Amino acid sequence: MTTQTDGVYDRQPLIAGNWKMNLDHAEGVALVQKLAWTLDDAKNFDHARVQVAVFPPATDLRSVQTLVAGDKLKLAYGGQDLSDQDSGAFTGDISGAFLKKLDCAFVLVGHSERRTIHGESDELCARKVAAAYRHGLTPILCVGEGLEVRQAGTHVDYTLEQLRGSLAGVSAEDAASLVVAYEPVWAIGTGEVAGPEDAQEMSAAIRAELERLYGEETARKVRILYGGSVKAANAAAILAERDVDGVLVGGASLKAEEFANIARFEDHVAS
Ligand SMILES: O=C[C@H](O)COP(=O)(O)O
Repeated sequence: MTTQTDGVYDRQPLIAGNWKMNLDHAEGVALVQKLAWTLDDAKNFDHARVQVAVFPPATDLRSVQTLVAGDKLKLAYGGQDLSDQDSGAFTGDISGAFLKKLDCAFVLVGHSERRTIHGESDELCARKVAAAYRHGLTPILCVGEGLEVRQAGTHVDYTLEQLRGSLAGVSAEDAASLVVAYEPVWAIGTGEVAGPEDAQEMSAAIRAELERLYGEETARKVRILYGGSVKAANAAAILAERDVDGVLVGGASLKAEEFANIARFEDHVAS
């Protein structure tokens, strides 16, 4: 992670919690309340320094919006997926326009569970990224290799190809606000965590590819997250890597204390 004091690098760390298909709207409101209290109680936690966002199921978003707006919480939130279409006969899909209306700041695109379970291709992800920008949402584009690819040693090529395919048609202007999440599929929900050096290797490769596509200035602005079995115990070491600007947390984001401790990773570095 780079720091604001570097002068050149000023990417704000992003701690993102993807709840996946867990927690109904009542449970979701309780978790957001507890998360906000826990971070408020941590006297030295600065929301302006570290951005914290949650990604509840779509059915929770209205309740989360009401709570965040009503209590003026400094937490961001977003959708776990969006349609590549804006409206019409697309049963079950969710328009980016609807997410924007709920004041979502972000939307996940191409999470590995969407890619594997729902067969989402890079082409579809590129259309979803475009839809996110069309509706003023910041896409968090997820990329990452499975175990066989990792074992074959082709993980960098594989992941960069996903990146290029999922960004087809995206302008440099839009790309500057992009967030990329590197999630090695073999480390998701398995307890297997990529080492900080693995996270750095891929994050640096992603940034270099973004520089090739969009130029250095744009590439420097893109936040790159690591996801895969992140917990409070391993977050600080991963976030200490130069090109890792945040984490995308699954299971550990369902516990307010644990997720708050991940958000407070800088305290763990200091202690
Ligand atoms: O979106 C989150 C990732 O899939 C990581 O999930 P996990 O932290 O449960 O391994």
